Amino acid sequence: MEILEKAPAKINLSLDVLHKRKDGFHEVEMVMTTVDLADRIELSRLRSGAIRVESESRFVPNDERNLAYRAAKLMKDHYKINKGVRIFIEKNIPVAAGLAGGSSDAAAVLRGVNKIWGINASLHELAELGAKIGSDVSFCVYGGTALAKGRGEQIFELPSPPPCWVVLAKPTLGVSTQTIYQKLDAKTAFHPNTNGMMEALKQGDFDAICAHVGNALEGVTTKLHPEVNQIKEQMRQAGADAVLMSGSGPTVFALVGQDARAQRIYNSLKGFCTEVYMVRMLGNREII
Ligand SMILES: C[C@@](CO)(OP(=O)(O)O)[C@H](O)COP(=O)(O)OP(=O)(O)OC[C@H]1O[C@@H](n2ccc(N)nc2=O)[C@H](O)[C@@H]1O
Ligand SMILES: Nc1ncnc2c1ncn2[C@@H]1O[C@H](COP(=O)(O)OP(=O)(O)O)[C@@H](O)[C@H]1O
Repeated sequence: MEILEKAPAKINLSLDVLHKRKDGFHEVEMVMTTVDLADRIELSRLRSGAIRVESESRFVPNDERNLAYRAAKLMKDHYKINKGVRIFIEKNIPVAAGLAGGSSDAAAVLRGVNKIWGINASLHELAELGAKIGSDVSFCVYGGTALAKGRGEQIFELPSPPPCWVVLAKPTLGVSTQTIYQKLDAKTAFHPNTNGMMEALKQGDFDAICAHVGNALEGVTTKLHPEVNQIKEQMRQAGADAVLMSGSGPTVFALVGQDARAQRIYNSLKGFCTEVYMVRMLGNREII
C-alpha cells in the first residue's frame, strides 16, 4: 500500500508575540494560511518495524533528526504499532525559511501513517500529538486558515482569504527560529492588530487583509539581515498589495490581487533572489 500526502507551506498573515513564558517559549497570536507550494510525501508500509526516510534534498537529514521520522516514531510509540513505513520526501519548500516545511512534512506523515497503519485517529488527536514535535505542527495537521494561540498549538479555524497570488522570495540565508525569539523584546516589538486581521478575513475583504499584515519578529530578523528589507522594498515598488516576512524569516511574501502585477513582481525578484515562487493562496482545509 502506497499513499501520497501533500505538505503545503504556510505563511503568517499576522504574527504577534505577547510575552515570554516560564517554559522558555513565547505566547503568540498568529493568523496562518496555507499556500500552494508543497512538499510531496510518499508513504508505503514496511513489514519490518523500521521507519525509513529518504529524500533527494541535501538540506534535510535522512535519519531520526528529520521531523518526518519523528512524526512516524511518535505515532508508532503512542498507538503501539509494530509495522514500519518508508517515507519519501520530495522537498519543494525552502528549508529554514519561515514557511514551516519541516512541520508540514511531519503533519503529512501523521495524517499518512494514520491511514496506512489503520489507526483512525481524529485530526484533533493528530494535532495534539503533533505539538510534541514542534509548535507549528498542529496548524499544519489541519492546514487552511486559522488563528494559532498558546505557543502555536491552539488552533481556531478562520474563513479562507479571497483568492489571490502570493509571491515568495527567500534570500540565500538560513534563520534560526530559536535565535530570533531569543533576541526579541516583546515589550518594544511591533504588535500587529490580530483582531483586525480576523475581522478582515470574516468580511472577505482583501484590502483590509492587506492593511492588517504585520509580524512582531520582523524587526529582529531585518536587523540581522537587512536583505529582507531590500526584498520588501523591491516587491512594493513592483506593485505588491501587501508585503511581509513570514514567521521568523527570512522568506518575504507579497499578496497580489492581479495576475499581471504578480508576474511583474516575480520577474523583478527572479534576478535578485535564487528562490522565488509565484503561487496561489490555498486557504481551505479540504484542499490538503
Ligand atoms: C516563528 C514560527 C511562526 O509560525 O514559524 P517559523 O518561522 O519557524 O516557520 C513558529 O512560531 C515557530 O514554530 P516551530 O518552528 O515549530 O518552533 P519550535 O520547533 O516549536 O521551536 C523552536 C524554538 O523557537 C522558540 N519558540 C518557538 C515557538 C514559540 N511560540 N515560542 C518560542 O520561543 C523556542 O526557543 C524553540 O526552542
Ligand atoms: N523534513 C524536513 N524538512 C525541512 N527541515 C527539516 C526536516 N526535518 C528536519 N528539518 C530541520 O528543521 C529545521 C527547520 O526547518 P523548516 O521547517 O524548513 O524551517 P521553518 O519552520 O523556519 O520554515 C532545519 O534546520 C532542518 O534541518
